[in-house]
Amino acid sequence: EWGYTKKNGPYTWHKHFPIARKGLRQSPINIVPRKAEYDDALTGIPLWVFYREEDDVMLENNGHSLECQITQLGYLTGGPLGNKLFRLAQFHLHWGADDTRGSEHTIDWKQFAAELHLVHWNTKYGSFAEAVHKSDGLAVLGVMIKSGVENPVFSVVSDNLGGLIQPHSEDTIPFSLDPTDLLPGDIRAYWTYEGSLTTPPLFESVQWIVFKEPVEFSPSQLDALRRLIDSDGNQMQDNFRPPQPLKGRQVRASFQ
Ligand SMILES: O=S(=O)(O)/C=C/c1cc(Br)ccc1O
Ligand SMILES: [Zn+2]
Repeated sequence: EWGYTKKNGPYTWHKHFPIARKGLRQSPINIVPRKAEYDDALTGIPLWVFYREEDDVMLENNGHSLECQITQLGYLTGGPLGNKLFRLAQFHLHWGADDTRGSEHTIDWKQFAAELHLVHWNTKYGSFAEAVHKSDGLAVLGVMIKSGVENPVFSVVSDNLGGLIQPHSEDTIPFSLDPTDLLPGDIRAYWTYEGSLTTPPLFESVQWIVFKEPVEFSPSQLDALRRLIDSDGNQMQDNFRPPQPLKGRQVRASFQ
């Protein structure tokens, strides 16, 4: 089973998933703001997020991340997606053993303490499973997380991880959460590029949209994530893939 240790981590994934090294659009990447190309077409069609509040939050420790399965109908469109309609399937996170690392995307090589991924699939394919390996199948919103004040919305999750410590455990917590409230205040400023899933099977099916504005989690909220156990029986931390070669791709910016 793949993971993030020396034995089964990102530098070994190519053995079972050759696309890890052979792929032309692998993620994450290092984003260089001054080399990103401002594209006024992106500002022409604002990014539209239409999420609904999840009444009960369905959480899963899937062995390599903490995932929240979305049951409500939530949609994303606009920006680099044009008039294509994408449906929110789940969100999950990647984080470090300490605040100096944890994000997957880096900005001028700066790593944040964690990164939130909101995973959407193109509704023209009818289901996530059909969309996951199509070149225009997925859109993932990436939110950088830095250590700071408590995030009151995420505390619904971080305060209720008692039943999720063991790998492959699930728990529905009797609280509501609107995924919109996990996004940064300004979602007009982002970088976007064509990439892949950052975990095996590493399908090259993702339009990445990485917001410029980070959000904050408190040290204790980050520590709550680090207490989860992964499928190798270790503390779940440093569950991030390092940046991958750009291979000629152009990163576009929605702002100047
Ligand atoms: O946002 S990523 O970490 O690239 C998504 C990975 C991912 C892979 C599979 Br397979 C299913 C759901 C997922 O969210
Ligand atoms: Zn992810």
